[in-house]
Amino acid sequence: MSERGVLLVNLGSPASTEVADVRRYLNQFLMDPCVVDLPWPLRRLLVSLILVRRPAESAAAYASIWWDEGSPLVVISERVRDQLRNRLDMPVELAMRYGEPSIERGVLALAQQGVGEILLMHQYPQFADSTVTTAIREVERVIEQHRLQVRLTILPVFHDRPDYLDALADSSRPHLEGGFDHLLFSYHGLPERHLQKVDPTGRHCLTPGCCERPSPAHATCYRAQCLGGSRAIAQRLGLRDDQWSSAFQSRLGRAKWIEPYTEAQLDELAARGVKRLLVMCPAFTADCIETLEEIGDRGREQFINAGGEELVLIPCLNDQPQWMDVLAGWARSEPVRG
Ligand SMILES: C=CC1=C(C)c2cc3[nH]c(cc4nc(cc5[nH]c(cc1n2)c(C)c5CCC(=O)O)C(CCC(=O)O)=C4C)c(C)c3C=C
Ligand SMILES: [Fe+2]
Ligand SMILES: [Fe+2]
Repeated sequence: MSERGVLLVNLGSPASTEVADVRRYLNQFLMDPCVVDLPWPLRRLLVSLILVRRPAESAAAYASIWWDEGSPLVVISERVRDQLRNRLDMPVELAMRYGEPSIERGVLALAQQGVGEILLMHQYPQFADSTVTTAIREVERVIEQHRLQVRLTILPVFHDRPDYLDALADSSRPHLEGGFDHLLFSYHGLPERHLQKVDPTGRHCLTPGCCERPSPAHATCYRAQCLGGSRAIAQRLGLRDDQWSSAFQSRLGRAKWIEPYTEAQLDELAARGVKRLLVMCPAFTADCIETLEEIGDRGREQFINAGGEELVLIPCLNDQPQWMDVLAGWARSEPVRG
């Protein structure tokens, strides 16, 4: 029996595009204190307000990108799990932080296969409490609740691992060869408050130029990790500084989120005369509603209405063989911790 088992974790999707299922999913997601980080009564109030209109709007958006087999994020993640099973001589289970298959189900399935160590292979390149910390907490909760005798090793965030950056650069090269005016790196956004909360230096990590300078704060600075990733990929692609930029999408609510916002950047690039725009979303390893609908549909329409001619969405790494080899290599060689 294998000592190590892999728990592949991503965010998760609603069970279907029915409004009731989307409401259940959004409630589970947004009531997570790592996501909406307010005291319970305020969080309950705010999320209840969001749940008045958002489920119907999101259900329509999900319906526009849903596949026959289900949610793209979940279907792609199942393909990744199957590819890893083919490559690895150890158990591999898939789990979603919200919705199904749950983390509880995945951890128990690994325990039943007799593994002594679980490698939590979350699929988040950059650190955020709302993604990485909450997944770790849920795995720890399940291990404790069921008194499982397993060690937990956590894959560190991989925004700067050369093999991840190479896979992204290699997968985008064919799109660049078709000709382009600009490459936009669009990352999922985050409330600025979330950056300040996890800054170990206790200072505001948003002073001008901060994220371009080395700092101990950047071990947990989502913004620095995103901006550093863009630069590393642009260097691999041999781009000049005026040929690429970074922005942050998917803002929710009224709080200030990390800027610049992708929506504003799309208008600005069109106004600057960019006609053929490539967009890459390196915070997502699998295509999902945020890439396919927000960028591929709404973003494209916005860019063209603003005067652009073409927006090409570069697919995420998904289950591309080069990326599958990288993940399998990490599963074999990641040192045991914990
Ligand atoms: C890539 C990392 C992600 C971070 C950081 C993140 C933070 C974050 N997200 C919300 C709110 C929503 N996100 C939604 C979808 C969604 N988010 C991520 C990833 C990150 N989120 C993914 C992969 C997805 C796609 C899920 C899918 O089924 O395809 C949604 C749901 C969709 C919608 O209604 O728009 C919400 C809501 C917050 C508030 C937040 C940080 C505080
Ligand atoms: Fe999100
Ligand atoms: Fe910073």
